[in-house]
Amino acid sequence: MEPSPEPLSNRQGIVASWHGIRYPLVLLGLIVFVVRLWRRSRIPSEQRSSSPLRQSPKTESSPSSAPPTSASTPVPDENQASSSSLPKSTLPKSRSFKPKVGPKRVTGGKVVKQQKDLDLTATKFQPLIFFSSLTGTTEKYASSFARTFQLSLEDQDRILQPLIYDISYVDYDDYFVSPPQAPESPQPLRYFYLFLLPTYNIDTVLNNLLEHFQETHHDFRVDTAPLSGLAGYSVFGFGDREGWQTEQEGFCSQALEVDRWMARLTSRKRAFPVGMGDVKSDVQERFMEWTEGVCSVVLEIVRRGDLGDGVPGSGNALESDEELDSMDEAFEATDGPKHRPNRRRKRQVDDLEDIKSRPLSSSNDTPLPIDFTTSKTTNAASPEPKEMVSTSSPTYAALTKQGYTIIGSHSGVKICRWTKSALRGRGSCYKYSFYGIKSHLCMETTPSLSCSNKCVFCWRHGTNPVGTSWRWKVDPPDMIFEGAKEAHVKKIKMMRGVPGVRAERFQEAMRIRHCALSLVGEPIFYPHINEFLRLLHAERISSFLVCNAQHPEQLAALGKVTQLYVSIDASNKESLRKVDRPLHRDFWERFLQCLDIIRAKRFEMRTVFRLTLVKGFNVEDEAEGYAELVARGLPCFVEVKGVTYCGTSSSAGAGLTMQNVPFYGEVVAFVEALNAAVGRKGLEYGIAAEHAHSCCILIASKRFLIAGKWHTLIDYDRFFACLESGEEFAPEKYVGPPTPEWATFGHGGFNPADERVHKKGRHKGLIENGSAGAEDDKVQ
Ligand SMILES: Cc1cc2nc3c(=O)[nH]c(=O)nc-3n(C[C@H](O)[C@H](O)[C@H](O)COP(=O)(O)O)c2cc1C
Ligand code: SF4
Repeated sequence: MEPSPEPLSNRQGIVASWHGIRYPLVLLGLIVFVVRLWRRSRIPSEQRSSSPLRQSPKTESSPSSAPPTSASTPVPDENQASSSSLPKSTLPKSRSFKPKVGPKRVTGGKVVKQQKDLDLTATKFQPLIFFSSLTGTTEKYASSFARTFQLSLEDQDRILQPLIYDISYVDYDDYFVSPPQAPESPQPLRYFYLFLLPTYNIDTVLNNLLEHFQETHHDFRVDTAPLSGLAGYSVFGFGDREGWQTEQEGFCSQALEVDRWMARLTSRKRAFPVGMGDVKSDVQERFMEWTEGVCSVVLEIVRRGDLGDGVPGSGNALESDEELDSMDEAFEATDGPKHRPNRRRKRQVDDLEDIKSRPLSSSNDTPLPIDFTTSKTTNAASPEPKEMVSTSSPTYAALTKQGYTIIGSHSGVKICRWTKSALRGRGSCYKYSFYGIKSHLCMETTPSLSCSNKCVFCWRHGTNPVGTSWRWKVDPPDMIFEGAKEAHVKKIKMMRGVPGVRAERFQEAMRIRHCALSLVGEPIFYPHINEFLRLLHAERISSFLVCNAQHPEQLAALGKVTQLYVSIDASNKESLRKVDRPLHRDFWERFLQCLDIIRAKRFEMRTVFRLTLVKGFNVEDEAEGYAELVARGLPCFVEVKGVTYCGTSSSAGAGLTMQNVPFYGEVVAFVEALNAAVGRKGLEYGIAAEHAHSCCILIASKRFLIAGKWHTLIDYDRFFACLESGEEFAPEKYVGPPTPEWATFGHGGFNPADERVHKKGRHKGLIENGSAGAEDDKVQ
């Protein structure tokens, strides 16, 4: 239906009224517009930027809309609150914003791909220092840090002058939703974030920042790792131990939280472990260490263009032991073979006798020991000796997959789980409780991956070569030594991104202080073992050497070591055959000869019997037999340890199960029986120390019971001083202070200064057996 035409008089009335009011209306609109503009110009820009808009800034010259405090900013008066002391010019300028079309998606992850294609030698690096401070302490450190940083790296033209930002004035959207947009330049620019943060259990700006991290991470429009384009980050926390003694109680808790969130948001770009300092005691020392570490890492990043060997930290905001496992995987990935071993090829070098004698129960996947003595591939006509473990061999592939780094052709290094644990402040191995070895300073290595036994409990997974005599190419000792140190330090560096790694321990770990020559294989098999020991000692690295009591000639010729072990895996011939499965026919005679040599050496160096208890193999009714052996060898110490069950090892093929792992109570009962049996022989021994966590107990000769106190610790400096004097000296010369009370028998052996971590769920069986974490160096 057509609309009825409006009456003319009506339309004329409306037009006439419009003409009457149009000028006042336009004038009113103009007045409102001008008033709004005027009011807007009077509102401080930081208030305006609190709008919830998510938008990456677009700036011409600075990465930020909040101009930074320069490195040369004068340090404010201590009594002034930092925020009020900052000059007005540090306030951010107003941001221009464009209307958004649809939901915004910040694609921080993609930046990395673009960055990867960049010319790394041309890339410049911009360090950004973020701090917050209520009473000024952190601000002072931030300023001095910027100066130190700049001075240390001023010859590096690719590292720009650091910029300092007070977090209170920073627009989070500019820095913490995606990396700042770099200014247009032919040279690409990457940012490196450094956070200096106090912790407050009251509401501060850090609560907002942490909330922002959480929101960004959970914002479905934003990539889960939007800051992955950063070159790296690191955090230092300031706290007060007087009020908040441990991290659980809140010491530096906000710095730790920022560190964890940054790990997530950057997809594991932690370049250096979080540092923490107590403002009332060690803050200067801790801060200096951290600064040094950060400077060296930044240099490395500039040199390489990326974080390099550092295994990126876990993005998990919650601490968990899975992180360690993922570290293990990372090690394997780095050191592991480029390709998987060819199965057909593996069969060619497997020992035929082993295949025949393999128990039916063993799975087809269980790797077999490789016996070079009977290998059909040995070429008798070849004048050149073969390599023990060539890079193309299945043995190489198997060992590297397990995390070993192979040095040359017959040596190996692996970082043990206790070293990782100690780096995270979670306790060292039993050797700390008994002998004062800090696990994060300890390198575990062997110059001979080959061994002459196939012990049922060996955790080498049956993959290392075995043989009765050395028939391979020999690598020079200095090459092994340098290679081992390099590989060890590289593995330590890979820990720098792991959550919980303590900055000060990480730094300390760069200097190796101890060497456990007890990985797989038989170290005294190596023809130049004495020269290798000399190299260790020349750098004041202590030597704990474990041998399998099968090589009396080499044992007799062995030079001085800090502590010499022989593995005593059984008390009689039959039991030894069953447990060690030795290759030598005269294994028992060799074993007894070695005990006599140990007896002769007991006044030259500290000697130790290492007993590994395997229920059903070498425990029951054997205490008397072991006491006989103690009487023969008269060792300084007897270490008794419950076997560690490593499910996938060849030990499974030997019928070993969790049932063979003794409970700690059973180890205690055995040790008490052995101690009593030794006493009945009129020998002066006693139970000195324990480390229940590793299921390990120490019996000691009363030579080390001084003034009624056990003295099992070692004075390492004294050891080296004696050695360097060139004079003969006995173990009594390098006895350390008394064994700490917490380590003595009956007190558990866990260092109260370390953090105790109880694993949940996994490995429950091992914990119940008291053997959790008992993975340790070779137990032959
Ligand atoms: C009210 C208050 C609460 C604090 N809470 C903690 C805390 O929970 N954990 C901690 O380690 N330190 C805490 N501290 C100590 C501060 O982190 C420490 O003094 C720091 O150096 C302060 O840095 P600032 O001077 O830069 O603000 C607190 C201090 C105050 C005054
Ligand atoms: S378990 Fe062995 S290698 Fe590991 S820290 Fe202790 S002594 Fe060193």
